[in-house]
Amino acid sequence: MTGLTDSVIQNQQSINQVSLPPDLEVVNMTKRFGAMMALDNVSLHLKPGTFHALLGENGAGKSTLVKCVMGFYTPDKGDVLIDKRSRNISSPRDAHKYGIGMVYQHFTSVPAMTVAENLVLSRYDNRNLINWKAEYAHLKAFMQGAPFQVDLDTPVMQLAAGQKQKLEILKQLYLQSRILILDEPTSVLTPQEADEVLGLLRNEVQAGNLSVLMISHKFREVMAFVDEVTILRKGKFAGHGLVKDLSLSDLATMMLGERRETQQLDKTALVATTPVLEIKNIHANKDNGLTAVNGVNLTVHSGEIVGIAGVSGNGQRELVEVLAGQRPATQGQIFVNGEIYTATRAEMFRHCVFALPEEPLRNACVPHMSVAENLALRTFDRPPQASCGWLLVLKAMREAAKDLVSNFSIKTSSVDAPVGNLSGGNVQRTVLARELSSDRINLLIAANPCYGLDFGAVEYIHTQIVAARNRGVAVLLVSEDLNELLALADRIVVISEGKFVYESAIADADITTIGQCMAGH
Ligand SMILES: Nc1ncnc2c1ncn2[C@@H]1O[C@H](COP(=O)(O)OP(=O)(O)OP(=O)(O)O)[C@@H](O)[C@H]1O
Repeated sequence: MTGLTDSVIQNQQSINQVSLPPDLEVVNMTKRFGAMMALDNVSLHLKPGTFHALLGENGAGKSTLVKCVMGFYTPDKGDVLIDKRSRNISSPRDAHKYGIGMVYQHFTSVPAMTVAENLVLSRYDNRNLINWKAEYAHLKAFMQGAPFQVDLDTPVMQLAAGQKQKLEILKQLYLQSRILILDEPTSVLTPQEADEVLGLLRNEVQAGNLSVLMISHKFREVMAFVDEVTILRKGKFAGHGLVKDLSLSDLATMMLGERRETQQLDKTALVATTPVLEIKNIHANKDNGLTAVNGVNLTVHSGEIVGIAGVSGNGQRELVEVLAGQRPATQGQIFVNGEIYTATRAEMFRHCVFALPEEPLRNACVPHMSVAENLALRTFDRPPQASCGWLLVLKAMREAAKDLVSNFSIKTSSVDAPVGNLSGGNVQRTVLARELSSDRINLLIAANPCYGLDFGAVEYIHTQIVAARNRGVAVLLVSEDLNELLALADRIVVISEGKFVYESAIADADITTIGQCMAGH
């Protein structure tokens, strides 16, 4: 028991009558993808009844390690020990036998099915006949006793990102997993939701019901909820320790291998600006036909960042989709540079509009196409990447991609690798590189642009957004991270139930009122 925090020792003493979750050890694990060494001889120990974080930059090997534990990947070398015995885990079903369940970075629920159907479907017992009456009663009882609730009858496609994430965690609790592996579980949650979810999981850990291994990029959450950390750097073990003994700067140094000063965001003073984006009485529906955006009006000027704050599921996703040409408005008009704008590809090109939507692998990439092809989605039909208007110049496309990969530090084995093979953070970087690299941006629409990015990348993206704004770009920044909005925006509006219910210059913004408006009061 050496090395456990005092609270963990007390925790273990107080729950020693309860059967603790299994002890999990990863020993000398190595995994290659072709020439890419994703994991190199890494070990990790998740002690029973502890909350452990796995940290590292984008592409450090965190997801690969946990996918090897889950039997999703077969490691080239190394062992998984459960209660000190080597086990053969060659599928998530095997992992489940040992009480290990995982919540992945990308949602795994079936969009067209309800929450109840998804929960039943997640089970491994594969019954041919389902007694829905009995199942439903069981599910209701489960949901009442669960740390958080999601409506059983709602189809998953109608859930906001935060609710989908809660459902992913609920699935594992429903499956009675004792070791929960979470891949960035709070990326799509508001700070309040994140604290709520992590607090509830921490209670389960303290009660001896669960051990948690969490991949995270959020130091604040690590400091507040976690007992121990293991840190990876470029596929190798880079450090381990108790959170109580480590500072933020220690964590950053272990991740990067060097000390680094944080960058300042230097916003130039706002000058006289012209309207770039004008949203007039826009209405839009959810996928189920119900109202998502209910008559919003907003103007974003050149050289200005307007932030939209809101709890996920209040219409911001649909509004961004309207602006990005992915959903029709049912009423109202949008103007860009004074001209009617319906977000066609031609209009976006003419007005230099760029968009970073939520869940970029789903909404802004073609996963089986290469990094180079994905980076060229905006430019492939124009010189120098096309000649005679239709002949693709693959060499030019690859050369442009190589520059972007280098400038935006995208970690990929080559520009020819499918973008779906990249780590989550590097998919995000790929989309950002494509959308932010043009020298003729006029309007940037960004939804949760730092989702899944490591702290260095977040700093980099924030600097890029502010630099764009300082150059005169109009920026509409939708974020569920209030701190991000307070740091970057010049003006903030709050969206609640599809309406803008608060607006203020950032200097006059009242955080308590914003919180109340976000909560629908
Ligand atoms: N299926 C795969 N095929 C090829 N390469 C892969 C595959 N999965 C991961 N990689 C590569 O292995 C490396 C480690 O990726 P991994 O997803 O484990 O990183 P990570 O630390 O989880 O990053 P992030 O914080 O961005 O999610 C990356 O360079 C990635 O491109």
